[in-house]
Parts: sequence; C-alpha cells; structure tokens
Amino acid sequence: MISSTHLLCCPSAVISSRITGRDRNLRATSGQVSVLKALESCGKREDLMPKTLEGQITMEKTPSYFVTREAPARIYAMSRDTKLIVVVRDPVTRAISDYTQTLSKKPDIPTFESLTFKNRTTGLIDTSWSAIQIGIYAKHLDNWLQFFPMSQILFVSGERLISDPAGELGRVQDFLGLKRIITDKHFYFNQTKGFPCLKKAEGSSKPHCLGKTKGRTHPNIDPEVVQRLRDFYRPFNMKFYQMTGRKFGWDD
Ligand SMILES: Nc1ncnc2c1ncn2[C@@H]1O[C@H](COP(=O)(O)OS(=O)(=O)O)[C@@H](OP(=O)(O)O)[C@H]1O
Repeated sequence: MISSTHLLCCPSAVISSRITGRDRNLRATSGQVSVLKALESCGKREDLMPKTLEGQITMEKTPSYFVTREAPARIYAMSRDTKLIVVVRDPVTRAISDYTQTLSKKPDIPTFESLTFKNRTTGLIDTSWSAIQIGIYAKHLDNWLQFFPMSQILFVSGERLISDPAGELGRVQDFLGLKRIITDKHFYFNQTKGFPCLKKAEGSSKPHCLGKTKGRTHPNIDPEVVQRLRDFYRPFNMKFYQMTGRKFGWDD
C-alpha cells in the first residue's frame, strides 16, 4: 500500500473517528473501548511518524489488507489517492505455499487434501479455509473497486517476478511514476535457490537473496485434488483477468 500523503496508521481508528469529543468515554460501549485505546496509541504513533514530505513516498506492507473486508473503506477514508500494489500468483500454488508455511510452524495439522474439502466425496471445496479463500482474487478486488479505481491498483505477477524480476519491477516503477532505476543489471539468477537474487544488497557490495523461509519445498499433493482446485479457481481467474486486463496464465 502506498500513500503519497500519509503513513497508513491505525486503520481501526480511521473508521471509528466519529467517537470524538468530551463525552466520548461516556458513549463508548465495551466494544468501543478497544477502539479508543487504538485511537490513543495511534496518536502516539503519529507523533513518532512525521508526515510524508514532498518528493517522498510512504510505503506500508500488510498482505492481509487485500483480503480484509474493512480495509478499502478505512484506507479510502485516510487517503483516497493511496496506490495499491498486490503480488498475485497462481491461486492453487498459493494455497499449497500457504499450507507449507503453516506446516513448517505446526507440523501436526491435517493434510492439505483433507483441509481442502468440506466433503471429499462430493468434492465440495471448503472456501472458508483461508488458504483457499485468499486465492479468490476477483472477489477481493471487487471489494477494493467499490472505493478505488483500477488505475490506482497494480497487480504484480508472482511468476514473472521470478522469471523476469526487472520487467515486473519496471511496471512497479512506472506505476509509481518513478524513473526506471532498477533494471536487469541488478539481478542474477541463483540456480541453487531457483530464484533471482540482488547482485548487491543496498549499502553493501555483497549479493543478497531472500531468506531461507522463502522458496520452501512444497509437499506432493494428490493430483486429483490439484485438478479439482484448478477447476474451482478457473472462473474466478477468468473474471480476475477481465477486471485487471492482464492474463496471468494460470489456466494455460
Ligand atoms: N527471489 C525470490 N527468492 C525467494 N522466494 C521468492 C523469490 N521471488 C518470489 N519468491 C516467492 O516468495 C514466496 C514467499 O513469499 P511470501 O510473501 O509468501 O512469504 S511470507 O509469507 O512473507 O513468508 C515463496 O513461496 P514458496 O516457494 O511457496 O516458499 C517464493 O515462491
């Protein structure tokens, strides 16, 4: 999330800013108490975080905003010229990657296959499982488009970010109205990791790759389950391609 004016601070406070004035404590219900506390801590954080100056871009990175129902309204209320950048990858691979990450922290969770279905016999997918839910990009985008125009939202292809990092970052720089400074010459492909890395990290002369927790080996998933998920996501992917005007190639 990029705002040209202000750091994205305390979104819960933005939506609740109607609780103001002398009598606010009197009117606060128990549910609102936490909001008031949030407002107070937001005030403190605003003191610490100065406003963005001319020529600066303030960035905030919270992946879950894209899938949080309340986020677009709150961000719009804070700064309607905020630009949004979202990295998306094939939702099936994304779900498996998400599961792999959880598994690395909680090795005792059920299998991917059993979490995928509400009812395995009927093939009914459990869309309430966050690993599945997050990949329904068209639905989340719909929510954002109630507040922001497509011209303020950029979707970066996670696949192209690996195969052509400079190309994808070129799009990001254009979207932000920046000169294209990051180019091919900043990257090399690390065959061992299977990912691109920076030739030089900022402020250092050494190469820099993303950490060990990125690029984990995914478990083998029953191909029938993968196919069922492909079928499930296809219509949502088609809608997403239409909405964004870009074919991400997940169903080719
Ligand atoms: N250059 C480079 N190096 C390493 N990893 C790369 C790179 N570019 C993209 N990726 C992909 O990033 C995926 C992890 O990103 P996440 O945003 O899911 O990570 S995290 O949730 O913040 O830990 C990670 O997903 P997994 O492969 O499932 O681990 C990678 O596919």
